[in-house]
Amino acid sequence: MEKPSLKETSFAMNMNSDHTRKTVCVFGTGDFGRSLGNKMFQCGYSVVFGSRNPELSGLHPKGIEVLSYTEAAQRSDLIIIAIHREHYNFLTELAEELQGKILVDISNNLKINQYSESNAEYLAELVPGAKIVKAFNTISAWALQSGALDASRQAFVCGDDKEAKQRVMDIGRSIGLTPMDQGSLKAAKEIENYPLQLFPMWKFPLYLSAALCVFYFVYCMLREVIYPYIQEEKDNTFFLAISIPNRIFPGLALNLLALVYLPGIIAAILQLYRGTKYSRFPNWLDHWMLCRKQLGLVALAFAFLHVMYTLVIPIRHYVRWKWSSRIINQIKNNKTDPFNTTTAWLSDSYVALGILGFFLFVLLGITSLPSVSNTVNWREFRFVQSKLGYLTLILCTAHTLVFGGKRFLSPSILRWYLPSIYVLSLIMPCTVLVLKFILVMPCFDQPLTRIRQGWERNSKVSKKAQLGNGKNEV
Ligand SMILES: NC(=O)C1=CN([C@@H]2O[C@H](COP(=O)(O)OP(=O)(O)OC[C@H]3O[C@@H](n4cnc5c(N)ncnc54)[C@H](OP(=O)(O)O)[C@@H]3O)[C@@H](O)[C@H]2O)C=CC1
Ligand SMILES: [Cu+2]
Repeated sequence: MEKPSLKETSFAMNMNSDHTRKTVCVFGTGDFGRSLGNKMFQCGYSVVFGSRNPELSGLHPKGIEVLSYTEAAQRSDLIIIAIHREHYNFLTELAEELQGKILVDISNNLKINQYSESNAEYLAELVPGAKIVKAFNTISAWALQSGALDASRQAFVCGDDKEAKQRVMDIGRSIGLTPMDQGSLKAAKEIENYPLQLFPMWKFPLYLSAALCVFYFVYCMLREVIYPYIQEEKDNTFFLAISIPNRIFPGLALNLLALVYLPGIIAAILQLYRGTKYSRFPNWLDHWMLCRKQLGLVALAFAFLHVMYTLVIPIRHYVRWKWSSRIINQIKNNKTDPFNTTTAWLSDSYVALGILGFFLFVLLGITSLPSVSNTVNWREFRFVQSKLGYLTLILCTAHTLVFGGKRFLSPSILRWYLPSIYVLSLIMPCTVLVLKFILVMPCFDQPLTRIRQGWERNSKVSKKAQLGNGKNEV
């Protein structure tokens, strides 16, 4: 989050001392109007409320006046409209009092794109002579009252009149917010939609993992429960509790982790193909790139579940029964299974790869937290997220490969032509790793690095520059 610089703060303080004497008017004595009015009052502004029933709203501290809308409007040249859009129409009657004044629209809607024009633009239409500024709609009345502003200090502001916008931003600063100028009133729509979005960056990762989850579940049901039931009349339904989740979760974790690195590879291929970094990526790729962190965190959650499900394996009845029946069989047949070093190696290394992979995975998750990533510089962050990320992907893929071992290749594991779920989960990570391996080869890496530094294959300017460089080098 951006902190105002020392210069900005002292500038703001100078401006504030000018405005302390100034009166701010708030229309509407509802939750938000009251919270905002009280906050501004505490911060040294003198505040006048406009209300339909001035006598009824006696809940204000001494020093705050509640007047009729018309009277209140005459007291100040800056009016905050803390009223729902649906009730704006009475403002047309006040058009004369509101001429040339700054009207701050703080309203929100219930749905994204509920009206064709933004509330602020609607207000501008109703009161054509006023200077409209959109602000503070992303702040909640509760946060203003309780002071719990930490997560939501940013207040987006937009408007066509520069000076009016500056005044509103100064008020924002003095009540402890961080105003962010978003440009002209055309940005109001976006600002109004902002608080209505529910975890926008989490939507895609969550939908994707839900879809993959369903697919994996149906697949495992077919192979592990329905097939044995039809072919051997075996009741494997208890697999639903632990065995099947412990196949779905590692598969999801591995694939989602691979999907964190896939968009970067697609972007690199696109840049190589186009020979420039200056043409825009398609929207879906942009969006995918933006939610990589969330994708990675969902993957980490599944990896965590996989670890927990794996730890309980020794106490499962089914597993204990399998072990003891194997021993009893050996006794009955008077034959001991010889110790197999290869098997021991495979089993130990698959566990070790899993542990290391999970450890790096957790490290990746921790470094993506804002409080940690703020303490490292950009290069360090890139190093951790990219190099360490690929190492994690390699370890986790190897973990799955070693687990499958030779079994993956034997045709006997096919059931109704369906391979084991592990084989399926390996397709995506292996593809990503192979593509990455190809891209780091010098014949691709060098042009890519140049493109990322601004070189363009089809641009005359950069060709000339290149020729010039070549001569210099000679
Ligand atoms: N509550 C919050 O956390 C946030 C609210 N907002 C926005 O602030 C605005 C006000 O919200 P909030 O304070 O919660 O709403 P309330 O319903 O609590 O308050 C609305 C106020 O509008 C005034 N009003 C004027 N004309 C009418 C009318 N015809 N019918 C009803 N009320 C009228 C009333 O004040 P009076 O009786 O004095 O005339 C009323 O108290 C909304 O646009 C909302 O989107 C934005 C961000 C956060
Ligand atoms: Cu595992």
